[in-house]
Amino acid sequence: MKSLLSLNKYFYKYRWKLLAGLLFVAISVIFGILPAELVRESFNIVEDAIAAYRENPDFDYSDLRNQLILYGVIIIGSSLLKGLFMFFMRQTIIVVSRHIEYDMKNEIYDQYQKLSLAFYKRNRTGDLMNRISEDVSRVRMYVGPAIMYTMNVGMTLLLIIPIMIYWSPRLSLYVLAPLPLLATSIYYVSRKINVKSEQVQRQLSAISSFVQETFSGIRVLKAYVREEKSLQEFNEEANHYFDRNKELFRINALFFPLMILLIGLSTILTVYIGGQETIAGKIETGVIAQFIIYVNMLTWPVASIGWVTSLVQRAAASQERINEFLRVEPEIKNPSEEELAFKGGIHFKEVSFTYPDTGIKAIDKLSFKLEPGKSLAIVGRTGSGKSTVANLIGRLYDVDEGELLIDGQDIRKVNLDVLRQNIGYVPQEAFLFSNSIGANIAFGRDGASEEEIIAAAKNAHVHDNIMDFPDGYQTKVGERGVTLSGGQKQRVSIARAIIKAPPLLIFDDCLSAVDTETEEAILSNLKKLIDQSTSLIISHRVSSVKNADHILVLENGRVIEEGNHDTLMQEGGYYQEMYEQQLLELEKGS
Ligand SMILES: Nc1ncnc2c1ncn2[C@@H]1O[C@H](COP(=O)(O)OP(=O)(O)OP(=O)(O)O)[C@@H](O)[C@H]1O
Repeated sequence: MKSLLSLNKYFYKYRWKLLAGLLFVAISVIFGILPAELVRESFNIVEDAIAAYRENPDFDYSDLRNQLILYGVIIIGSSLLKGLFMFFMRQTIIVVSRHIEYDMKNEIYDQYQKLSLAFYKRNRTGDLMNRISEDVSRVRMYVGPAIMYTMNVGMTLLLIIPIMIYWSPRLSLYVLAPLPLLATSIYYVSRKINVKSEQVQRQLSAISSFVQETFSGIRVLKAYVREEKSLQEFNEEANHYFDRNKELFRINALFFPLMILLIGLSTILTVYIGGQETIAGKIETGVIAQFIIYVNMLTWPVASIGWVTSLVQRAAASQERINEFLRVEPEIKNPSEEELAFKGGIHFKEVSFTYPDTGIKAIDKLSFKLEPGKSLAIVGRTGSGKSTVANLIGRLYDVDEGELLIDGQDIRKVNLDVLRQNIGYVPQEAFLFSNSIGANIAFGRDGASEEEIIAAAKNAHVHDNIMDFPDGYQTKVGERGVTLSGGQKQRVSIARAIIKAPPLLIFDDCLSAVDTETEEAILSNLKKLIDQSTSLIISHRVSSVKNADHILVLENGRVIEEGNHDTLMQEGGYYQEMYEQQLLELEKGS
């Protein structure tokens, strides 16, 4: 329950609206009580009229009729007003809960954005999504319906019980006695319903994940003719879902009969005990009718105590899960807001780095220097730590040992936003957002003009491909849009980086899906940009790196060879072997 205390800041923010909600609850309850009073009065005046008729058969009914019509009009009027104030009550309290839900989602999303890459590696995407959707919805049920029903039940009990005791303490005792039983049984039934609906929900997630994976991998599925098998697996999951739902509906079916039974019990007691009291002359007949209305008014709020308790328990568990993520301190924080003239000098001094989640030592006492304006290339076998070097320069992870200096300053002291703004990074796996191609390129820099987008696309050698699409730069990519080839995606991703014209360019094996000719063309287009900036080129191909000022050959996170193309070729090591092998493949291909 303590976890819910963190919501107090929101209650404080919307305190006036909540207070207005409380006022509307009270008014609507008062308009609910008024008809009961009038019904009692009506019974009494009718009873008096019957007695008067017995004494005098010429009794004039017109007064009675007028009075009953007046009561009827007042009863209808108060019911309308009760409805109106209930509408206001929902409009304030439920709308506040939606505001709080909105604020919470923003708070969680903001926190997600601050968290580092390692956090995303540790947690599954489904879990992150659940906390911002499912868990927030459950908490909203607490800030909305639970608070509203609690106010309602509190007000109803506070206003009705004294009136009931005033009219007949004995009858009140008998009528109210079954209500705690009602609240407790509803609590147990709702708890069971919640447990079952969670199982249904979990099974639904399992089905969704299964279907999503099947659709994403549909090409592989069809190629291996696994449709039949996939259908069988789907059927199994769907059967589980069906069984879980059956169990849920069995319990759900118990809910209303249980309520009706307990209301019936209270009504029978009212009539029975009320009858005894009337015969004994202790109460008027009208009080019985009044109490029956009260019983009906009290049942739902009292039943809601049980329901609300289970809502609060669920909300507390969800809020705890949300707080768990909100409490996570980002491992990588911006240490300073200080502006700096970024030049792009990089110095690795005996740097070691182990990935925290896998324990794999990707970089081992690595040292190298990249002077501003120069180009450095890194080659090496797969898994040798090349991309990790790029990750460390972008400070997606912090180094474990040694020092990484940016323009002579420890990277952990450099303004993180400035650092990242000055890097044009093209990752190994091109990622495009579900948006137009133009917007994907412009993502690199706010306010990029159309000419700049086209110029970047031309330099990345993708302009002609884009113009071949019917909608040109407006062509949508991603789901429901066109599917770009691997090479086209890589080039759009290059255009996105170069539109920034960044002082430091990092190309992480981003030309692997284009042929050598296109690669040559892109590299010659980019020559001017590469010459102007500091650049780090990671590649498997000698053709991409041979013009770099300095080349490092990595193995197991260490440098095994270094120099420029000519010196490395003379050394006769891994680099020369790689060069010759690639030359041979090229000759074989042509
Ligand atoms: N995010 C990560 N979490 C845990 N381990 C990782 C992560 N990324 C890479 N590794 C591991 O670190 C080692 C170095 O990986 P890295 O991606 O730097 O290699 P690479 O030289 O770029 O390989 P490739 O040429 O195949 O892209 C590998 O053993 C890899 O399994």
